[in-house]
Amino acid sequence: MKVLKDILYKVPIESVKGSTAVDLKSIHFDSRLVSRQDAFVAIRGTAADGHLYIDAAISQGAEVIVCEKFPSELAPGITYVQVKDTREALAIMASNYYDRPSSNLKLVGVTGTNGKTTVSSLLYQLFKALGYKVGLISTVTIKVDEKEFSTKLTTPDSLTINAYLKMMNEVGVEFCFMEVSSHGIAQHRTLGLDFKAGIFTNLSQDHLDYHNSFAEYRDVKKRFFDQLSKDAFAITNIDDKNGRYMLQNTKSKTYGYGVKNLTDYKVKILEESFSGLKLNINGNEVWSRFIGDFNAYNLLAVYATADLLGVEKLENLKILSQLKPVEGRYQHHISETGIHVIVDYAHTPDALKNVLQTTNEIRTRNEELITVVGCGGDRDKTKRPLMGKIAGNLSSKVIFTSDNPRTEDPEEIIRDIEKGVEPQDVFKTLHITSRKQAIKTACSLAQKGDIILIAGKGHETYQEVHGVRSDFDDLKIVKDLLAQFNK
Ligand SMILES: CC(=O)N[C@H]1[C@@H](OP(=O)(O)OP(=O)(O)OC[C@H]2O[C@@H](n3ccc(=O)[nH]c3=O)[C@H](O)[C@@H]2O)O[C@H](CO)[C@@H](O)[C@@H]1O[C@H](C)C(=O)N[C@@H](C)C(=O)N[C@H](CCC(=O)O)C(=O)O
Ligand SMILES: Nc1ncnc2c1ncn2[C@@H]1O[C@H](COP(=O)(O)OP(=O)(O)OP(=O)(O)O)[C@@H](O)[C@H]1O
Ligand SMILES: N[C@H](CCC[C@H](N)C(=O)O)C(=O)O
Ligand SMILES: [Mg+2]
Repeated sequence: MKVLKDILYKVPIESVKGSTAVDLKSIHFDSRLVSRQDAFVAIRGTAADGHLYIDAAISQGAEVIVCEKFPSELAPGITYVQVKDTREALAIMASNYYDRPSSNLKLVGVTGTNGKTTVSSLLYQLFKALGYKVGLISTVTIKVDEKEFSTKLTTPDSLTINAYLKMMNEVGVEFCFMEVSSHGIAQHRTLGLDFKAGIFTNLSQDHLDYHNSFAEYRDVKKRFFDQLSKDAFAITNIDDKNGRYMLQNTKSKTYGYGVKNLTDYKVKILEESFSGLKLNINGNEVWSRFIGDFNAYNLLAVYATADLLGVEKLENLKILSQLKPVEGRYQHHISETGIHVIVDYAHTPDALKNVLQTTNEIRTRNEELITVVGCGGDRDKTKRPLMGKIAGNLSSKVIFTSDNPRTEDPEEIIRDIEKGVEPQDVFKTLHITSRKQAIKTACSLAQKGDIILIAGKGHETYQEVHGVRSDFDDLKIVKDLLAQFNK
């Protein structure tokens, strides 16, 4: 039980009707979850307006309503709190309700278009290897030290984040690494969290269905750094066009990392192959099992963050060389007969380009590079033709297929992708709507030494059609098919 007055500490309140001395069991922003003695926070969302569910919440037992506009009729015995922004209020209330758990551990946020899961998961691995208790909030999984929880969003809502941070406090977690998505920042899911550090990976096109323009998307990401305190540090990819811009107004201490420009943390790629990368980081050579230039940036961001968190340099490099790739991120498999398979989560034009370029650099002979790719439904449509063009340019064969069509017609999505394919590449492309059939075709086309890249779904183990998720695991399916074909 918590008293409403304490939960409202530091929430900018416009007006209150009723008493704030009431005891509360819990807080909810979904009326369907409310029960007796709870507070309901009404949120104006993208699909619905929580204000329309205030009565429903009260009939479920809500005793406190936090809203932006009072309903025309107020129910007796209920406390109404009016605030300017209920998402902001929810974040502050969530932190208060769970006793400000972010200030009891070192919380590090990772933002950027690509690389967030990779960097945060590797930092989790590194600090675990050092013997600490560690937390992780990522697209793939949430970990409270060794205990694992499933997740649907990259950055959960503020109540969920604070609930997990509280669990981390209870088991003595010292460091927590979390992904901070642009939706998360825009919807104040991370507001009020006491970040010790912020990492910027890179910025390229994504989510233009949600943000009105690239500039707006960029500025939402920047807001995360603007909100860091002067006791925190921020580290940025100095080679990215927007790297310096991100830190322009932060109060935190700032550092840079990069390959091309002189800065605090520098990496040189000495060798790369399917077995890994040989790097020189700030003058020291290190081998890693990671593939791809983009992973040199990810590893450097990990090294720099660990260094700034006080990890001894040689120990840092030693563990860096032992880190294991993250599920569905350039996951490499080689079949009995020597066909290479890469399952990767590239779902943006930039990620797809990086992955294909890297794979082309590693290709030593005249092997074919067969790409299977699609684009998600109900997401940024403008990235579709861009991904079509890139896949056509950089592969020997491409099979366009479905990737979580959600409420859209999968044929229509594939046609949008195909619009971007350049005339000289059209002959390389096939259009196979069933993802399983597309992977099967790639397997039947592939010969010894060829590379099949299956992009877009990475770790996902489902295909989402009209709100229903059916089992679908790219890696499992491709392995089974190759075995069936004796390949
Ligand atoms: C566009 C978006 O971000 N939507 C997320 C958001 O929904 P929303 O706040 O807009 O809510 P809404 O559905 O419009 O409903 C408004 C309010 O009415 C309430 N309601 C609704 C019905 C009812 O009967 N009673 C009731 O109280 C809802 O609980 C909500 O509070 O908040 C919800 C609760 O936290 C999320 O589940 C939902 O994620 C949807 C499923 C989603 O797909 N989100 C994706 C796009 C997303 O957030 N992705 C990012 C980025 C990933 C990346 O960078 O790769 C992520 O961080 O995962
Ligand atoms: N530093 C990087 N620069 C560019 N592309 C990258 C980088 N790191 C990873 N990628 C590519 O982006 C894909 C997604 O990587 P990752 O899951 O780490 O990113 P993310 O930012 O967490 O994505 P999401 O926004 O979906 O959570 C990878 O599978 C790879 O293709
Ligand atoms: N977190 C990203 C992932 C997209 C992955 C792709 N498989 C898709 O479903 O579009 C999003 O929600 O936009
Ligand atoms: Mg992620």
